[in-house]
Amino acid sequence: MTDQDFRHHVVIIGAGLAGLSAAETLARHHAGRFRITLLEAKRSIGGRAGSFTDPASGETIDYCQHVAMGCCTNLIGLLDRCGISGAMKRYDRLRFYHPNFPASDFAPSRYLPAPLHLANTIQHLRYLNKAQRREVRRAMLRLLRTAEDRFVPFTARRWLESQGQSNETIDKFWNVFLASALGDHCGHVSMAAARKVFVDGFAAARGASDVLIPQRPLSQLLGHDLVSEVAQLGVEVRVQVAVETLLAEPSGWVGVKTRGGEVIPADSVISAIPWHGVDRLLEPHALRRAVANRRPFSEVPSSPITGVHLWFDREITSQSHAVLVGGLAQWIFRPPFNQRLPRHYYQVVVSGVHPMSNARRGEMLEQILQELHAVFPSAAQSMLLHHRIVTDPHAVFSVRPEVEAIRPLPPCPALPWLFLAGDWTRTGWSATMEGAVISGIQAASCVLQRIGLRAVSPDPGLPRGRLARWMIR
Ligand SMILES: Cc1cc2nc3c(=O)[nH]c(=O)nc-3n(C[C@H](O)[C@H](O)[C@H](O)COP(=O)(O)OP(=O)(O)OC[C@H]3O[C@@H](n4cnc5c(N)ncnc54)[C@H](O)[C@@H]3O)c2cc1C
Repeated sequence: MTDQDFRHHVVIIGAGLAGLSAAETLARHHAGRFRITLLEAKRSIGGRAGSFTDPASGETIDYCQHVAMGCCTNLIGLLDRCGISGAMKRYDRLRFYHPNFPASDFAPSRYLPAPLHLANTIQHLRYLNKAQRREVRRAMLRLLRTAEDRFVPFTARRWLESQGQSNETIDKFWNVFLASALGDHCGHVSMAAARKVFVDGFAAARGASDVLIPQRPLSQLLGHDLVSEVAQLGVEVRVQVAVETLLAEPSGWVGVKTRGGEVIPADSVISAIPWHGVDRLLEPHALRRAVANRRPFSEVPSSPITGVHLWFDREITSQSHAVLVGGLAQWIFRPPFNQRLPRHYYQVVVSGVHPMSNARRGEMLEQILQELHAVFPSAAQSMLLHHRIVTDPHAVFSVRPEVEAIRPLPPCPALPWLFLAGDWTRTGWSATMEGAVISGIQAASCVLQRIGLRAVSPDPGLPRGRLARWMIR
């Protein structure tokens, strides 16, 4: 017998941020007690937060720009512990462009206590008129003063309409923040999720709304640096090993079977794959019966996000990132690591819109170019050298009001050896890197408790000052 035989073997399926976070939590806290195997179906690590090699340019491009916020304390903590948080650059202001108005800067005060630090920000959004700014302030105050459970049945649009917000104010203000933070539109997303964006992401603490942008491709940051650190902690990482099914015998033996036919025994299994794949893993009848009373996870609706990758012959803006208002394009980014002069690379992000057909993609490109011409004068003189449109139809789950009831929270009482992780499980967050990291910590914590070790908890977030605690219900 080897030492290994005495360790609790945890098989983690899926090496996105959730799987990496679960592996890191177990290995860092109790390396000696666990043998940890992380299985990834693809050749690369990082899941949806990944990159591809553009065949025309040979450059490593992120499928879609990923942005974190100052309130993402669990993601920042994970990157910190792994010595790579320096690869995220922090910005404390955001620039908004609307085709018909001068640019506006959203810059919360660094001195006033939260939530007063936001007091002047709305006033500086020049594309809103006075009446619209008043509307926004009124609803924002109501939002802060209303407890989260009061929002549960409402979509964001319905609640905002009930607060007297006009369609224009919803589209020009609320939807601008919500579509990019939640990956879907006001008419779909729940008001509870919307409240979290504005409370935790802006109002609750200074620095919460800081924007953190990776300075290296995600395939290096997560797919190399983060996973190397996790491997250093003793985790066995195997790529191109797709798990086909979970196995459980009446004797109590459990394991997983890969698509290649390999059977890997386990003491505990953490599934860290997305919602649309989990039902397939539970295929064996006994497992399905064990969780028969639940609604299929595949019922959780997805929302698409499109990255429009553009290479111009000249600089169209020197901004590293900006928010675009009043059109189809929602954000523009200029990643520093993709600038191979004389070509200038930009990425435009569009959430919640599916360009189904090639014709629709052509229209999307045309419209986005027109919008860029309208806000960046030098874009009109530029020539588009190359482009690529990448849509992930399952980019995020859509945080509709009915979805919260389907999102599972580990442990799963029916199967004491199986723990579900992934951004889509019940983390209190929408589909974000932060949610994925929290889910990994939650699942790892359940494994710790299963063998009698002390649970670990996700970081509770930025501390709220006295005024924020008093003003925010
Ligand atoms: C276009 C786009 C833009 C986004 N923008 C942002 C953003 O700006 N900020 C932000 O915070 N979040 C953003 N997100 C969301 C963020 O990427 C996800 O919330 C997060 O990466 C999810 O991590 P995860 O580990 O839960 O799932 P995933 O990243 O999906 O990881 C699951 C892993 O499991 C693997 N897998 C699946 N099935 C199997 C199997 N049978 N066997 C073995 N392995 C399997 C997959 O290959 C994958 O690697 C964006 C997502 C997309 C797609």
